[in-house]
Amino acid sequence: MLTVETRHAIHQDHAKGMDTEALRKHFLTPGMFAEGEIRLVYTHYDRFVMGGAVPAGKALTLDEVAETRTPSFLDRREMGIVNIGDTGTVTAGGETYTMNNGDVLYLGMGSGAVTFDGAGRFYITSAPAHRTCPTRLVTVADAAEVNLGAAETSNKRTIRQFIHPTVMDSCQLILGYTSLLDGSVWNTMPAHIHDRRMEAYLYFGMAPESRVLHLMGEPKETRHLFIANEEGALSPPWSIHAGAGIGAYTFIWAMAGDNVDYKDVEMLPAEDLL
Ligand SMILES: O=C(O)C(=O)C[C@H](O)C(=O)CO
Ligand SMILES: [Zn+2]
Repeated sequence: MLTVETRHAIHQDHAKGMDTEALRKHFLTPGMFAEGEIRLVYTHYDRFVMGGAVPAGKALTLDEVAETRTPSFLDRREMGIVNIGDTGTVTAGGETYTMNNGDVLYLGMGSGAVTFDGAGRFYITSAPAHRTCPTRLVTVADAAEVNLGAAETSNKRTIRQFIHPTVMDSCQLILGYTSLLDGSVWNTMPAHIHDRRMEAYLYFGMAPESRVLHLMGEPKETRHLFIANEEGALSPPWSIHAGAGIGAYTFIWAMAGDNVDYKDVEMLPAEDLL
């Protein structure tokens, strides 16, 4: 079963006046992972799509998605998949890839139908593409590792870059995940914005009762979302995206937009935030 929810782009002047319910309706993406289903969120931020596929031992195929009006979803798109569950397989373009927990699969434009199987919980990201880059399974060992922060500022963390220019080629999708070292709680603090690229987060690896206090909004108009395990957050180009966990968490970040330069950001010292 496939379901697709559309999210329209929101102007910052509109977001400023939103109450908790409206912020959650527009920027939180809960309920993406359901057994036996593929659930997608089609956004109007760079036409980025995020979602989940949980085959639970029964194959699920993603092919035609009415929203794109193309015969097959990947006809004019690329895709990044992260397995946040147990071992499963993804079949596309005549090849079957075994994905262990933490593995990332990049599928180039024109890969055709994508079939998910096994015990995986597959997080799906996709962005429009203009050429076919080679499909590639990227394991943790292949990822580029960046260590940032310090214990004293509670933001000591490891950023693993998978779909990233130093590792492989893609059109506009960049993706990786960030984990916190014991005792650290903050991701992406100091915060930043990048008007050229939207970003989406998926928080996972959390205890059911735990929450991440996710910060969003313009730097001088910050708002927050309390986010539970396996829920996502959409970050418009004008928004910061940062969070502090009330417990352990990891998050997958993915971006689409004008460039694939991870370092191309406007840094915001804490004293610039209101
Ligand atoms: O903890 C961090 O810092 C991040 O993971 C930053 C995100 O990857 C990001 O916002 C990239 O633009
Ligand atoms: Zn960012």
